[in-house]
Amino acid sequence: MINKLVEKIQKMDAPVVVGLDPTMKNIPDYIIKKAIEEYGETLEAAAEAVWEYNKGIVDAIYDIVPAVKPQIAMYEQFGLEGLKAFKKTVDYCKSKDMVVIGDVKRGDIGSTSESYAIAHLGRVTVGSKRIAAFDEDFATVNPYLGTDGIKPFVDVCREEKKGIFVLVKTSNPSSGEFQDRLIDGKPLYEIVGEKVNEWGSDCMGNDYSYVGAVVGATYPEQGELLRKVMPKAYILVPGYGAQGGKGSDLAHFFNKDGLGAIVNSSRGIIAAFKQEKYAKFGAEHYAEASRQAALDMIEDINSARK
Ligand SMILES: O=C(O)c1cc(=O)[nH]c(=O)n1[C@@H]1O[C@H](COP(=O)(O)O)[C@@H](O)[C@H]1O
Repeated sequence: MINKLVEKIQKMDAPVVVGLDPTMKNIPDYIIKKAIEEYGETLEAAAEAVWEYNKGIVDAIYDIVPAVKPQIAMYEQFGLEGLKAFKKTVDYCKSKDMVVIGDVKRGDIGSTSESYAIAHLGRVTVGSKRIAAFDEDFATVNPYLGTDGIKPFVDVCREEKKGIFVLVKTSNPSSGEFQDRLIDGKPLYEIVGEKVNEWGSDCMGNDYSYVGAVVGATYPEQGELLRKVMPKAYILVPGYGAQGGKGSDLAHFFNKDGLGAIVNSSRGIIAAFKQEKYAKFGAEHYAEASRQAALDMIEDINSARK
């Protein structure tokens, strides 16, 4: 999958992933109204609205954006109906040949991580069959439990040729509380970055490893250092747009080959119609606003990396 991701980024000349993070606040009213007319004020209606909204965005961007990153919390808030909308979204994006990064941020003791890895990247055994449940291409993983929380993901990745992005330096304001703490003179995020190298060293694609890292766009200096610490890890870079990250901050997240990073924007793309810049599209044309915002983002990032 890492090879497919790199190829798609190169072909589309777009190191960008759109975060499918739907909330009731961001879905246009006409979509919610229609779902409520059909299903009443229920979780089914919410899930239907989420699905309609996502489908509109995916149809508008799949030919210019290589990957999507649905964040599972946005679906879980609607319970089982929301999870069905998550799965429907994953399947639909894959049918459009998009790479799907399941933003699930899992990680636990080894035996539990194994089940998380099977759920999102692998196949579960039922009788004589092995069945893929959520079946994303990549998953985000929390490394706080150490190597035995990560290894089951790496094993499944090797078997299924899929990948993970390990949280190394997150984009949020409090990320330094633990991640910047010095241990023997080194910040914790650097130590985790070195571990990402180690975990990924024996599962390489053509040029990049199946084991990638998450480093926030809001921390460009740390991004520059981590790029050097993990030369073979693809970096998923959230924090662009709504959290303040800009293209000009991101040049050093890329390797000299112009590859090595993929930048995420969620609200900045999927709720573009709410921004003054794209207001002319109107809520009915929210998907076209998203396409325009994605095109603008691609241009902004490319001007920084080239
Ligand atoms: O793993 C992530 O994707 C992630 C890591 C991180 O450090 N910061 C971060 O914002 N994210 C996710 O990236 C998305 C950012 O959303 P926007 O701020 O709307 O672009 C959300 O789905 C977050 O959960």
